[in-house]
Amino acid sequence: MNWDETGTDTGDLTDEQLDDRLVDAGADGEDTAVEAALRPKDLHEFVGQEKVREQLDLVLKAARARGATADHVLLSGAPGLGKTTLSMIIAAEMGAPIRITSGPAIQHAGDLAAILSSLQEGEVLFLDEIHRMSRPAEEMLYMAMEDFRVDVIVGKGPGATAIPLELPPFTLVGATTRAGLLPPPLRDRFGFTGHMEFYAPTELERVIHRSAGLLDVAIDTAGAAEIAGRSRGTPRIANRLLRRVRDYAQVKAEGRIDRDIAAAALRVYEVDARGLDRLDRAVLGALLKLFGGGPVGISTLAVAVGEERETVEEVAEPFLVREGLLARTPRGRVATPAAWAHLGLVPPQHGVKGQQGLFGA
Ligand SMILES: Nc1ncnc2c1ncn2[C@@H]1O[C@H](COP(=O)(O)OP(=O)(O)OP(=O)(O)O)[C@@H](O)[C@H]1O
Repeated sequence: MNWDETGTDTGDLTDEQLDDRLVDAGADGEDTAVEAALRPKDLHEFVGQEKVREQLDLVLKAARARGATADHVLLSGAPGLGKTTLSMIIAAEMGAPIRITSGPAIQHAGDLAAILSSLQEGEVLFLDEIHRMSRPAEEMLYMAMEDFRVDVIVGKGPGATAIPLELPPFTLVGATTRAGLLPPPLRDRFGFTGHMEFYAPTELERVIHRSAGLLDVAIDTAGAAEIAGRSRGTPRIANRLLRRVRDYAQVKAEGRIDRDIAAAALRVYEVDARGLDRLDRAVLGALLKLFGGGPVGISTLAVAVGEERETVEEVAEPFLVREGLLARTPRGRVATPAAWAHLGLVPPQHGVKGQQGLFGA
């Protein structure tokens, strides 16, 4: 398949291929091990997110000066932007231990009570995907956050009794990809909320240089810029692409990474100059070639690329929209002029029927 030209592969992608997506911002098994080694250890090493860093620095310094436990912190933002890393930095800066768990792991209020009651004074509790916690656990958390107390219910029905349990002061760091889904009473109990933005390419270059140093990989400025441009604004993806380019460089270029090596390696892995992978390009290609740029319904588009509607809607579409390559309109999905340019195709001369007025043409 010559996908680097204008061709589009609309063949089915298997579940394994989707799980293996190099440009997926979620963590995989390999990430977990390597990420531990690549995590910045303090706020100075943490690249970008200037506002969040500055504000958090003040919160932590003030708490330290008062000799108090830091206020609860909510971090929101897409996967792979550094929420877990920041929570570890918060613990390190406060000289406190950290306990890591996630919303889906806490299904019953009892699960949460067990964790809370075993916390040490000042400990940081990192609760990833806090929006996915069960309702009873969430309600228990309200009281724990505000009064450092929980009521443990013993027994059932009319004989049930609430036994109050004092907790040591702790700092909850909640992380969510969807701050809007948090009930206001929970959101209001955080003393500080930091919203993590996607990273600029120059910031990702710094992440890549830093990681290359830790991995002992030789990379020049242009090589780092080439990888950064394909990393979808996400440090986790930048680090993953760096590791794959390192493999290629080891086999083909005595381990040195420059622009040409980075570009050649990422061509092999089918990550294009804007960070689109095979699935993204299949969706975009079908939209342009089979449906003249749209509008077309998402289900039809999914059938055309041999994928589930959810896969197209949740895996490929958000990035295409963010990149300004695809637009959602009431009449269906529509390709933007940038999409035609990206795949090297020419839009139909007089615009596409049904698209008039959408892009001012
Ligand atoms: N600002 C940063 N500077 C340097 N490296 C970073 C930065 N942010 C994230 N990273 C690196 O990116 C990887 C992913 O970060 P992290 O696990 O903190 O993301 P996350 O937002 O918690 O993701 P998820 O929501 O999927 O758990 C880690 O290897 C981390 O070292």
